[in-house]
Amino acid sequence: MIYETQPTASHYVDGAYLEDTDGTPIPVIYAATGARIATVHAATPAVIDRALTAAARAQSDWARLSGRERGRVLIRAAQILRERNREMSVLETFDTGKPLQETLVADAASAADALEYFGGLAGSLTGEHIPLGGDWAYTMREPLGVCVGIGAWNYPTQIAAWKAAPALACGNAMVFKPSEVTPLCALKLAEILTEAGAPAGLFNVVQGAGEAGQALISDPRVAKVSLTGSVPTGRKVYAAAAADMKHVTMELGGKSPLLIFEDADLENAVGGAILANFYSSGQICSNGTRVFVQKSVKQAFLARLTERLKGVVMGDPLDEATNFGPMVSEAQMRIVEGYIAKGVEEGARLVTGGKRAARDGFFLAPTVFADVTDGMTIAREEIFGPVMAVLDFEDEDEAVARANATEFGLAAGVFTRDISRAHRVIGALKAGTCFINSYNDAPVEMPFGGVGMSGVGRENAKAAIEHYSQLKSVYVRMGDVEAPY
Ligand SMILES: NC(=O)c1ccc[n+]([C@@H]2O[C@H](COP(=O)([O-])OP(=O)(O)OC[C@H]3O[C@@H](n4cnc5c(N)ncnc54)[C@H](O)[C@@H]3O)[C@@H](O)[C@H]2O)c1
Ligand SMILES: O=CCc1c[nH]cn1
Repeated sequence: MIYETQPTASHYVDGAYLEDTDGTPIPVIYAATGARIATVHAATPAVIDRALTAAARAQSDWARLSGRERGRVLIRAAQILRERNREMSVLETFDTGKPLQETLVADAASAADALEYFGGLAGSLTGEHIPLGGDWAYTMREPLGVCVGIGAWNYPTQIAAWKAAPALACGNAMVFKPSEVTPLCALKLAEILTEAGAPAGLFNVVQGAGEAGQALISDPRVAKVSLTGSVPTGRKVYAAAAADMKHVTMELGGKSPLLIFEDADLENAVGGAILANFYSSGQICSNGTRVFVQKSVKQAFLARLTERLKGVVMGDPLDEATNFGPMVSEAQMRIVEGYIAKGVEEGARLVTGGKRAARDGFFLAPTVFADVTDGMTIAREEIFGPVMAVLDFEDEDEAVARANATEFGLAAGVFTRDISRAHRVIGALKAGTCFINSYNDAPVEMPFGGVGMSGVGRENAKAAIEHYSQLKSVYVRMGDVEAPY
């Protein structure tokens, strides 16, 4: 037991914890030490069946409530999450290794924001009245049914809530499968939803890797799948869902550009580049990992960046003075080390970092490469670790063209004092989520998602409602029916 509020079993099904030790054991490793802190079991077919049966039953009753009644439960869950922010944050730190300094503000807090936001919206979900000159039509916004959420490991609480909150607000039920790397936090969210008044079966959590995910997606009781994960997984999940014409949301990876012009406020630009590459030790999908810096300010940018990186405090993630944690797993650390080696091999200049820290756990120093060129592996592939690639450019058109030369399109950012240029550049960049003189802000009121290979659909904001509901159109004739015979 790592913490007194640690979940008490592997799964949460039909309003209660559930164990089935026939499932393959999955070790839960604390990234800061490498120690095993818990073991969960992958869901057996019996567990998956129980979860889907419970969800289908709960959904039909839940959909009959008014939106305001549903919203009240979500808002109560948001309040409980906020009251328990510290214990949820500690659990998130154990699950991911992210520093408590971060988890206290970015994880359960964002989950609470989502539950509160969609709880507030639930009562206002309506259709429209369409006058047709005598006859008329109306639309009704209906839930999809049972939705499946599949999560990545970087933000386990936030990802579960960003999917559950709009799904439940619209009258759906959910079966959520966390990443096998971070199985703990979603279980606590399920517990809190029950405490807040969600009926048994409305939000279920089952563990497992890809096999469990595929079993959920291919079940005929499932109407929609929302995945947060990598592009290769997205292809498989999208294909499986398409076979039965299921709705999808795909929140996938990226290799996002951050453009820094010579007229930018340098201090803010350096701060933005730090947030775009090193927060959560670089394990954020929307990170601006291709940092295009205008040649005239490149030296000043690199000098100030190197200076500010001296402020990194790597250490025990539970110590609130620590601001830089480990990679989530040994496997992820090895992947990132492989990319660092590739960067050196392909001729990028290592400015700082590039090494493991001399301590237990999966710590890698924040790493900056300069003189990176577009063809290098570290400029093309998502690394998902603390590795910044700095590329230089001469002018705006060149920077935009090179920024867009990628199959991804999750996010993009620009730092400039020229307001016209800021909007012109953002208008030309192919990305779903953009930032001007900022980076990586993710308020729940703003739609979040990507274009191209980075995804389909949007999370958060009113936009998410479109992805968790469908319209029924009803034509109403006010007079007699005229038929030709
Ligand atoms: N766009 C976003 O909002 C967003 C947010 C966070 C992370 N990500 C992306 O997630 C990736 C990192 O997370 P990861 O390593 O956990 O990703 P991953 O693709 O390896 O796994 C994601 C989830 O999919 C499951 N899965 C794997 N194979 C599956 C299959 N065949 N069928 C069904 N489910 C399957 C995994 O068990 C896990 O729960 C990065 O690419 C990152 O950019 C995207
Ligand atoms: O990791 C992707 C989602 C996200 C972006 N910012 C915070 N969370």
